[in-house]
Amino acid sequence: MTTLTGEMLIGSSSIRGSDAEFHAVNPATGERMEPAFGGGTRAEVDRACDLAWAAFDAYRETDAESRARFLEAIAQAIIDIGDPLIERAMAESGLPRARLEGERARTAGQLRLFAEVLREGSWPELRFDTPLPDRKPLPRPDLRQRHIAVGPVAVFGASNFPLAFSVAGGDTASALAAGCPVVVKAHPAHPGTSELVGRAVQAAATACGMPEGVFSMLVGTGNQIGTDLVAHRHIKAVGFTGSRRGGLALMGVAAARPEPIPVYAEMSSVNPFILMPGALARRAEAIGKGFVGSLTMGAGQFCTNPGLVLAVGGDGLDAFLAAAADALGGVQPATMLTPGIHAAYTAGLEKLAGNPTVREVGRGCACNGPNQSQAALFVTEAASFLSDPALEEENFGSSSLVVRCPDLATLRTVVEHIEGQLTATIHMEESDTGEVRALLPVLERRVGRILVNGYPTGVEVGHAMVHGGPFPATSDGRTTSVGTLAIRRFLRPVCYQDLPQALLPEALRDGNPLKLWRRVDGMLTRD
Ligand SMILES: NC(=O)c1ccc[n+]([C@@H]2O[C@H](COP(=O)([O-])OP(=O)(O)OC[C@H]3O[C@@H](n4cnc5c(N)ncnc54)[C@H](O)[C@@H]3O)[C@@H](O)[C@H]2O)c1
Ligand SMILES: O=CCCC(=O)C(=O)O
Repeated sequence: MTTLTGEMLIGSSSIRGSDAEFHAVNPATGERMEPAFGGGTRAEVDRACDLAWAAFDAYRETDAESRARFLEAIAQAIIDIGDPLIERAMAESGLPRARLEGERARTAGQLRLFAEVLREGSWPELRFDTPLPDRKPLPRPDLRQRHIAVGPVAVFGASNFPLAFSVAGGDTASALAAGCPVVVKAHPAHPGTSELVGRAVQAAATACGMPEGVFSMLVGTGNQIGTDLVAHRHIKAVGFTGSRRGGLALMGVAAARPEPIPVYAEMSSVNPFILMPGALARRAEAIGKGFVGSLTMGAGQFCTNPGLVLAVGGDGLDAFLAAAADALGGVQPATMLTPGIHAAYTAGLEKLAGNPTVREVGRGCACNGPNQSQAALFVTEAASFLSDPALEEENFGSSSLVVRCPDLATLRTVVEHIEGQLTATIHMEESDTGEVRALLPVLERRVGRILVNGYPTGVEVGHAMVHGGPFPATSDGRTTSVGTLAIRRFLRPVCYQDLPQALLPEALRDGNPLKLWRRVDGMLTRD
């Protein structure tokens, strides 16, 4: 088992930072955990980024099989850490064992999925316009295009998924798959978990013969180290999951650089949960119970948490509310990830409860320990919601607000009114089809994923998934941070015009020596 040292991982070296020391805190007990971690300074940021840049050309030209094996080696090395990883992550996050064991499997699965993407071979999106030397009035040149890695990527680990969205999470997996070296800024809430996973990545890089600098992990509290990382000239893109404030701040840093770069930030979402009349008439109680399960999953600390419910008032909505209140009554308090997240949730709850236009529907069992959250459900009228921006704010945790609408036209108005979201869920029956068809174009403009008769928490890691959405859900609504399309964020097209064969990348040479998918004069072929 790896003994934690509190060091940063800079290329193949372990280096103790000379900035302020910090410890992980067990949110369930308030206990300070060993060891102390030495915060990184600008010097370590420079070292990690310089190594990443030095590794970049060699790493991006590694063949697909070598990179696939590297990703698979990372996955296996994480699994091989064994129970010490789960135990440390439990202590640092307050999340239960079953959740973290599932998240470890998801993390390994993401890495292995990108290995499959590399081997399948269509990810460089190769395109050819064959030359037309006799075309009049001008001949067409020989044009060939491939996508190449953008350069070293900075990844910010997320607090709420200490494995699947952290040091070796989806941002790291997709960046490494693209051919980009990665410099991770570990989340200060789970530094031990981060060191264990970081050392697994570091060991895999060495075992697979990857160039030093392909991976580094920095640690530190405060904002300076992350700011320095995003501002570094060798960093060419950023992956971030966290607060809107943090994401916007880093977007500002990136935009102010002499060479601005993209920040792919997943920041906030209340994930509207829309109850159509037909669904309420047939299964209001069942939806109410299922909704509470989704609302309270992971102490509500999912970015896909259904924080907003929209429905037309009536017996059906009343039955949903009664069933949800009843289900809430059995929900035990849950430990939140950090004292800061707990304080923000508690303040948000008090703000909602204190709003004169809001009525409480029900609450979970009362808290009985540090950093615990009590689930809660509130209701307000559509007119109040539309006139009070405070009611649109995400309260990160297990609380939700039901907006009661007088009619479906008002429900559509509310959907038009809300900001960009990660998801929208519609519960409907066949009798609701016409009204839902009218809603779809509005939802398409507002969200990254539309669900019918399901629950938004629980993102499937696959080829068709979109875990993204229009601003402010994310910084760029054209992308996803989960699923194989995530690799696109870290690739850019290059066109090669009239190059001699000997100078062309192997993937673009005549005869398709790598047998990759190609689009030749508009037609897909593998010949
Ligand atoms: N969208 C999501 O999925 C999601 C996930 C976790 C937390 N959150 C939200 O974020 C709040 C705080 O939780 P958190 O600590 O995970 O998120 P955070 O944004 O505070 O921190 C995330 C990471 O970014 C760094 N960071 C944040 N602001 C920065 C800045 N201005 N400059 C440089 N680095 C910066 C932090 O050090 C950390 O490593 C939560 O209460 C919740 O509202 C959202
Ligand atoms: O918290 C952000 C990601 C949510 C997720 O991955 C899930 O709902 O499974």
